[in-house]
Amino acid sequence: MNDTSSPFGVLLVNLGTPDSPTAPDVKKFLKQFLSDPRVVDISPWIWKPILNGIILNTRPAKVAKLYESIWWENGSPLMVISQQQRDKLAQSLQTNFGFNVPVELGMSYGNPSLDLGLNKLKAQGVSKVFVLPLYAQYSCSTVAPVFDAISELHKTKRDFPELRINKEYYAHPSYIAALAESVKQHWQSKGQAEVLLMSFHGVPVRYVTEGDPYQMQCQKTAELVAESLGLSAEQWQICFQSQFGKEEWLTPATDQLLESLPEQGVKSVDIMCPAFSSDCLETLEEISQEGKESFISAGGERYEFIGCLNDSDAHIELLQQIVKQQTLGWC
Ligand SMILES: C=CC1=C(C)c2cc3[nH]c(cc4nc(cc5[nH]c(cc1n2)c(C)c5CCC(=O)O)C(CCC(=O)O)=C4C)c(C)c3C=C
Ligand SMILES: [Fe+2]
Ligand SMILES: [Fe+2]
Repeated sequence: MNDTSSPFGVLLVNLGTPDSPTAPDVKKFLKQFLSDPRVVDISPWIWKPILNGIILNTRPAKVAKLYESIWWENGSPLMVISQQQRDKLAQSLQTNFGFNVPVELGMSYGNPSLDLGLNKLKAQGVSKVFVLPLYAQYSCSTVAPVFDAISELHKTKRDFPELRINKEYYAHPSYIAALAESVKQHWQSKGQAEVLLMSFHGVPVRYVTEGDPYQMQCQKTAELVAESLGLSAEQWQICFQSQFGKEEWLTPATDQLLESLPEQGVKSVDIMCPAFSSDCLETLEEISQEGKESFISAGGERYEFIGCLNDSDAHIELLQQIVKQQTLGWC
C-alpha cells in the first residue's frame, strides 16, 4: 500500500448545528431537523401545520439568542469540537494502523451533509466506509436517522462504498472509563458535590414503550459510571433534559429535579451529560447556564457542570478502539 491509499475511511456523524446564530440560519436548521419523521413522528397532517405555522415562526428568534450566548469565535461549539475530534482521530488512527485513514464529518441535519462527507472520502480513494454516529446510546430519534439517510443516499448513486455503521457504545469499557475519568479530574480540581447528576437528552416516553432501547441504555451507562466511581445509590441520579413539545417525555426531567433537590436537602450537585459526545447548546446553555440558575434560585449552594468528552485523549482513544474493533478484516 502506498502513502496515499487507505483500505477504508471513517465518517464521523453528529446531529448538526446551525451555520450561524441568526434566526434565518436557525430556522433553516430546525426546519430540516424537525421535518424528520424519526425525530417527531406524529402524523404529518397534524405536525406540518404546527411546525410551519407556529414553531418555525416563533422558535428561531428565541433559540438564535441562546445560540449566540454559547457561540465561539470560530463557530458553533458542536461544529468546532467535531472538527477537533475528526483531526485528532485521524492522527490517532495513523499512529495505530501505521497508514493514513481518512476521517470526514457528516451531519444528519445542516452542514456538512452526510453526502458531502461520503464524497470527500470517495475523493480520497476509499472503497469501504465505517460510519460512526457519535451517540453512545441508540435512539430511533438519533442513530436511526443516520441509517435512513445512508440508505436514501444509496438509492441515488450508481456506485456506493462497502459500509459498516456503528449502532451504539453505551457500555463500552473505554467509554465508561473516559466518563469516570472526566468526573475524577473534575473532583480533583473542584471537589466532590453531594450528588452526581447524569443528565441525558430526553425522548418521548412513547418511543421507549414502542421499543426504543434508549432509556435502558442510558440507565446502564449511568449505573456503570456510578459503579466505576464507587458511588452509593444516594450519591448519584439519572435525569432527562431538553423536553420538547406536549407529549410525555422521560422523567425525572432535569429542570424539575434541579428545582426540587434543594428542598430535599441536597445543596450541592455535579452534573454531566453522557449522551452528548461534544458540548453544544443543550449542555453549555441549558445545563451549564440555565440549570445553574434554577438550582441556585431554588436554594442550592454549589452547582458544577462537567463538560462532555469532546476532544479529550480518553475520548479519542475510545473512538480509535471502536474503529479498530469494527473494521476487523478490512485491512
Ligand atoms: C423534537 C424532539 C427532539 C428529540 C426526540 C431529540 C432527541 C435528541 N437530541 C439529541 C442531541 C441534540 N439535540 C440538539 C438540538 C435540538 N434537539 C431538539 C429536539 C429533539 N431532540 C431541538 C428542537 C434542538 C435544537 C435546539 C432547540 O431548538 O432547542 C443538538 C444540537 C445542539 C447544537 O448545539 O446545535 C444535539 C447534539 C439527542 C442525543 C437526542 C436523543 C437521544
Ligand atoms: Fe435534541
Ligand atoms: Fe434545549
